[in-house]
Amino acid sequence: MTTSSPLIIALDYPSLDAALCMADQLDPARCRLKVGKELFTRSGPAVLEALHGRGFEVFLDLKFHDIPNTVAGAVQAAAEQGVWMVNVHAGGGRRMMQAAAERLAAHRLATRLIAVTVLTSMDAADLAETGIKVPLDEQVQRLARLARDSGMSGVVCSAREAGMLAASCGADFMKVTPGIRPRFAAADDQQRIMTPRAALQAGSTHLVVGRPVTQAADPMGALDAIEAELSV
Ligand SMILES: O=C(O)c1cc(=O)[nH]c(=O)n1[C@@H]1O[C@H](COP(=O)(O)O)[C@@H](O)[C@H]1O
Repeated sequence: MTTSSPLIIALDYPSLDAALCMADQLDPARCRLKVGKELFTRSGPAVLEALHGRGFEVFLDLKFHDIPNTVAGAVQAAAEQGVWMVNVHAGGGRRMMQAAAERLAAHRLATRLIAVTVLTSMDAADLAETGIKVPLDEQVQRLARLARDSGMSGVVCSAREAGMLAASCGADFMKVTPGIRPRFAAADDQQRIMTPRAALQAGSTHLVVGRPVTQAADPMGALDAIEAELSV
């Protein structure tokens, strides 16, 4: 089932059972689901099958970052399992992203392919420590343009950069934004955060929400509150 909701719920759980327990409370008409490194490393492709069987579209978030041939093969493997979207790190460069996009096209695989710019857990000081001394916004802009020119359908960025990227890369270029924090939630390890409503208004096309829902005392209540905020 496809949904018009911008919400992607991150199933960051340590077991297939825990992830499916949450998925069974959710509705594929109301959100998509994200499977990340922890869950996929524990469960393998079984989780994708289980979520697809329940009617969900799945974003497989494994953030591939390797030589072009390896990443192209990994992206193909993900797409052949029917996932809605998969991601790579834009820092892997043009040839890596192009190889991945070309591999999907050669096999007529419709899975969306996006690239992570600068992780939402990082601030300018973190970036500087890795040797990137330009302003954080500039680095996000540079990587987003490179991703677009390398055939990506969009990027992962923080909602704080979504407006800037809508201007430079177009409204249709996907801006998938984690670091979403409703007012009732803690920031946790995220640095560049925004509320759901502000993120959508800023130009995010999809909002990735994990702990504010999955770790809430009442996850469905938290999701209802986020949806209510978005529909105001
Ligand atoms: O690619 C991602 O999904 C991602 C990129 C990024 O820059 N920041 C980021 O938080 N994420 C993922 O988005 C989710 C955010 O979860 P919460 O911080 O719990 O809402 C996690 O699963 C992260 O792995």
